[in-house]
Amino acid sequence: MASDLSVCHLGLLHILMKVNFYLFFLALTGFSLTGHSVLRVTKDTKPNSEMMKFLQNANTLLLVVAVVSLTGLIFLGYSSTSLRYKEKRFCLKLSYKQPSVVGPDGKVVPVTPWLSPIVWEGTFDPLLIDSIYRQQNITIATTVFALGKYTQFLKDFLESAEQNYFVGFRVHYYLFTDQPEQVPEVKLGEERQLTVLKVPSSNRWQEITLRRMEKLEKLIESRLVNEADYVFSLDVDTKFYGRWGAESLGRLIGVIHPGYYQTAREQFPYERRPESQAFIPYAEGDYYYGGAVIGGLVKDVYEAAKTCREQLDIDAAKSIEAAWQEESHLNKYFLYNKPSKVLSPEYLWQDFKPHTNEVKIIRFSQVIKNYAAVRPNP
Ligand SMILES: CC(=O)N[C@H]1[C@@H](OP(=O)(O)OP(=O)(O)OC[C@H]2O[C@@H](n3ccc(=O)[nH]c3=O)[C@H](O)[C@@H]2O)O[C@H](CO)[C@H](O)[C@@H]1O
Ligand SMILES: [Mn+2]
Repeated sequence: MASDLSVCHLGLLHILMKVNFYLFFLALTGFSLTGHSVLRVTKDTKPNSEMMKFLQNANTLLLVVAVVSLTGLIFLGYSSTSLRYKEKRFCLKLSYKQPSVVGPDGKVVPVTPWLSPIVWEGTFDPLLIDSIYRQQNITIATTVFALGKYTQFLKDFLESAEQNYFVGFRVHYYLFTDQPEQVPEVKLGEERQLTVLKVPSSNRWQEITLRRMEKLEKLIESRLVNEADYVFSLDVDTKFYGRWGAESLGRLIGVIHPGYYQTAREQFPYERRPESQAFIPYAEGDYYYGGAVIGGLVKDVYEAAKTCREQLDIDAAKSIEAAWQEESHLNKYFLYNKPSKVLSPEYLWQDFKPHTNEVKIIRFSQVIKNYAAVRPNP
């Protein structure tokens, strides 16, 4: 937004400078011509003739115009230099080439242009990385929402998590549901815990998914600050198929959406209406992040959830809902607050999507669902 403003100011300044320059040039020419005429008329006629007076007045006026436009030129020149400097500092940082996820040689890219790792199979040693974090005696809080018919996904989600997700670590699931009686009995591993939190449902799925930000924000405030080191918030209509361990830990974590990792950014389904707080212009954006995964240190996830909730509230007050609800706001947040680690689409796949060469292992995937049957509204 800052860049649009200053670019606009800079354009106006340039027009003003041009107008000033021509004015100065014309006034100076006029001044010298009238000055010359005054000298000639003085020789030929009486000093107080009408003609003489007119020429003298015009000469003085043109001098004043020339001086004013010269002062204007100096002022505008100074302003445009300082604006250009500001633009360099605050705006140009956002105009850069879209980073690629898979290189032209078909090889995966293991690092972002701001030097955050992109986690792919083969870029880390699972035993080593788990042993580093295990020494730190950390607790990983994991929030999951199962409202309405989505409780049917809980069994597979929890059972597959117990097999693959942070095995050997202290994991505390916080399960938000409107029907605690529907939560299945799942045998949890040692040092693993599940807390059920009852919340009201909604008759709009959009409201259910976007309200997760507020619930996450409040849960961090009331409990997680004291109960956990890291937190992940995950979609429930999912299953773990492979290891998901300490390689995914970091300050602020996002996942690249499996549907868009080879898409040009102008085709990302970001929110494109400037009235929304989630608005991202066509020339901006790094990756399209999936709303199904957000994680990191408790404090950093708190900032992200709080900011998204605030932006969602501003939009709601204007009766505007971003294209993909909280996912759109999360993408906006990540554009200006870059994740410190980015999970590759191995960490968010879709069961219906055929396997591709670059994704060697699928760790976590959205199961196939009948939208009409599971959601409360179309
Ligand atoms: C793969 C991926 O990135 N998915 C995102 C995508 O569509 P999805 O189609 O994956 O959204 P979704 O229907 O799975 O809803 C997201 C989550 O909200 C919860 N839920 C939703 C509806 C309901 O009736 N009950 C319920 O509990 C549940 O935890 C679910 O996993 O866009 C959504 C926002 O539009 C979310 O950002 C999802 O995370
Ligand atoms: Mn989902």
